[in-house]
Amino acid sequence: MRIGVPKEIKNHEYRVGLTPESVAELVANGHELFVETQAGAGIGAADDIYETAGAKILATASEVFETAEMIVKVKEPQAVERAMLKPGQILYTYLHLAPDPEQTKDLVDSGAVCIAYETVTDDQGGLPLLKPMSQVAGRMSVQAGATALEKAHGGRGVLMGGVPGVAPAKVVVVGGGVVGFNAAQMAVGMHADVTILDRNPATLEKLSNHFEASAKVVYSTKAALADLVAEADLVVGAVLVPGAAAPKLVTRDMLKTMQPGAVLVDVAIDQGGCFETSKATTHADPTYVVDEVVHYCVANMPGAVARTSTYALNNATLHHAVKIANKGWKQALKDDAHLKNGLNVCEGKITCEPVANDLGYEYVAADSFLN
Ligand SMILES: NC(=O)C1=CN([C@@H]2O[C@H](COP(=O)(O)OP(=O)(O)OC[C@H]3O[C@@H](n4cnc5c(N)ncnc54)[C@H](O)[C@@H]3O)[C@@H](O)[C@H]2O)C=CC1
Ligand SMILES: CC(=O)C(=O)O
Ligand SMILES: [Mg+2]
Repeated sequence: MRIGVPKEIKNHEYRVGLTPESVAELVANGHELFVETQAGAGIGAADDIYETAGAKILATASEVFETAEMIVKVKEPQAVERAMLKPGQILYTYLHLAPDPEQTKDLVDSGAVCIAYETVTDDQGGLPLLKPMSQVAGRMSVQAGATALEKAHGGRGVLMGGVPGVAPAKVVVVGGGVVGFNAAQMAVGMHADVTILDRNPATLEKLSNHFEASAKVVYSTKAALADLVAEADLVVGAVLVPGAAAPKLVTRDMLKTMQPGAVLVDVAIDQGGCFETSKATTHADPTYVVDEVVHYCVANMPGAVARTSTYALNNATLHHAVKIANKGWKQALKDDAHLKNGLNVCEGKITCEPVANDLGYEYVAADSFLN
């Protein structure tokens, strides 16, 4: 199969879809690799390293899209990239369609076969292709929050761990999955006063057993959240309903009860955000203020630590890329129900039920394309 890797073009996005090592693995499986010039610059992988791995370097993204049968990316295709997709072409990347009607319409119109990393599942009920970036973003959320709490960044001037004789910051983590767990780990490590909310009893038990007395674990109700948010210095938004737009758990009314200079970090912004006042921001201009509360809502947080993130992402995505390339997408999806769950858009139809429901499209099961 001819496989293409364009350079990422989202704001301050330095990750790349395939590392040189992943390129070499696909080449060893008999495939042809086409990489846009400078695609790996953000992880320190120059064109000659990709050439040594067996790739051909192309000068422009349009040549990559024109040549490849499968495009491997990191972030959702931007409008200029969507315009280059072709009917039947495979797109393998994060999509986050539910909060993004424009992207969804363009992908439907393209006729491409779009497999979203974030809805591929595993036997444990997890999302293994989202997990590595959630680990990164969860850990980063506390760094970002700690920085935003500094006065010079608009915050209320609170140090995460306090000092002997002065109380630490109160950190509230909403959602105790991968992002929430990693955020809590970092906040506990900084000696903050940490509370995690979730509504899945098994998750609450796991968190409670893991953190013991170092973090409080609370069942998530509107009332519990309202009480905790009013007292918080930092709130991390980390909920997910897979495939669907995030529920708006922290309302504008709750925001008004918060302390001036408190900080919200909405990691769930890629699914639309779980705070009513969230809107996506960029690494170039990551924060804004509503009702004296600082909001950090960067939708591609792991892009800032591109080396760590690209290798962690490839560890999870490569084996499916190899299967798709070796077998073709239909056979690969037939053979693997978890990969099949990644199919979001196929030849003009929406094949992810939460996306269809949230955006008012007809839902067509992936199976109907696999005969
Ligand atoms: N902004 C960024 O750069 C990045 C964003 N993300 C996003 O972070 C979000 C979280 O991802 P993961 O932690 O991997 O998901 P996850 O599925 O591991 O965890 C989500 C948790 O939210 C909980 N939850 C759902 N509804 C809830 C409610 N009403 N109250 C409390 N908890 C609730 C679930 O029980 C689950 O434990 C996703 O939207 C993901 O796409 C992930 C990586 C990077
Ligand atoms: C998951 C996601 O949105 C990211 O890694 O940028
Ligand atoms: Mg206020």
